[in-house]
Amino acid sequence: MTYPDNCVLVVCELAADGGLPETISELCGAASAIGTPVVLLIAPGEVAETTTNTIAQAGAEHIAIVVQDYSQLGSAVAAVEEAISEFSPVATLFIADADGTDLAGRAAVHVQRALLSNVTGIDRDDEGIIAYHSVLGDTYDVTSAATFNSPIITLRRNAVELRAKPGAGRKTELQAAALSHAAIITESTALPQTSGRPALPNAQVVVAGGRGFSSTEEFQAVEDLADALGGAVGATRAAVDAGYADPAAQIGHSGVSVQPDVYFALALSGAIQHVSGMKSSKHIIAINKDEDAPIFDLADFGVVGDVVEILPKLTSLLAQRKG
Ligand SMILES: Cc1cc2nc3c(=O)[nH]c(=O)nc-3n(C[C@H](O)[C@H](O)[C@H](O)COP(=O)(O)OP(=O)(O)OC[C@H]3O[C@@H](n4cnc5c(N)ncnc54)[C@H](O)[C@@H]3O)c2cc1C
Repeated sequence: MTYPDNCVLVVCELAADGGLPETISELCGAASAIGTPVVLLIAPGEVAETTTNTIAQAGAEHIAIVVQDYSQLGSAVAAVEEAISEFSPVATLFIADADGTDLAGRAAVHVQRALLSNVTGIDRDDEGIIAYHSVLGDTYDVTSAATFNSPIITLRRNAVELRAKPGAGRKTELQAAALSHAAIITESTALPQTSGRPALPNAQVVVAGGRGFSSTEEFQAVEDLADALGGAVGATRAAVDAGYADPAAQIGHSGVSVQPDVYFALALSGAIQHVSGMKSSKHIIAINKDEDAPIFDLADFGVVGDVVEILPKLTSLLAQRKG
């Protein structure tokens, strides 16, 4: 089969249960800015028609399916190597979450390509692909490019709004030999689902609490408000360090980035390392007892007051409205 000259390889690994990551649309959208999206679909077994249809809708012109034995660590690296050799892409994109970053790093070493990490946008100029980064707590914007070969790029989640037009989704099967030195997983246990709340990175409503809560019991008011709004719970690093919230709830420089429709910033000051992970929220509502707290510079709606008094009333009013 012949492929376009400007393929952009989007790497998408299905979950062990066959689930498709939600990030496929943003990856294909970013790819469409610089070329033709081609999805490398790494799957643990047979791929459902609905899955490939969704990927085509997201913009994939071609879908290269590699069925892998997920118990072999590193087997996905071989799949990426095979797809790069098949499509000669102008760039290879991964999402910059824990798994994508891990696989991208390994693949970059294996195929000897430059790695441009945690980018917020990609473009091309006369000389090739360029990537944009926002670094040091989003204080500086930086542009990077690879001086040799096509780059491997990890894309920051929620950073690219562009979406691709639906693609033809032509399917190809690829065979990738397992790496000879791959370790084998002999046993694994899935973590139990502990919450019915939406996943933090894609939640439309995020209710985040900070160190201003003085105990886990007080922080429960954050969880109650999140549940009343069908939102996700977030936290500052200080709140996580205090044991109020799970480390996975940390938002900011060393946590996750979110971009919800509504972000509640509760008893948190608005430190730059926190703000870097939430400043793109569409509407920010802050409650803080210090009227000079920096978070008010960012907030669309601010209340100067004590969260311990305000939150139970707010949650109960919302419950009454829902009836
Ligand atoms: C390398 C590095 C990486 C970091 N990464 C992150 C990160 O990813 N995410 C992150 O969040 N932080 C991060 N930090 C930490 C960051 O610098 C701040 O220390 C942290 O965000 C502060 O959290 P906070 O706003 O909850 O606490 P504070 O700054 O202590 O603010 C507490 C706020 O609560 C208010 N308050 C107190 N009581 C009440 C009340 N009863 N009602 C209403 N308001 C009240 C106070 O007025 C104050 O504004 C990082 C720091 C470093 C150095």
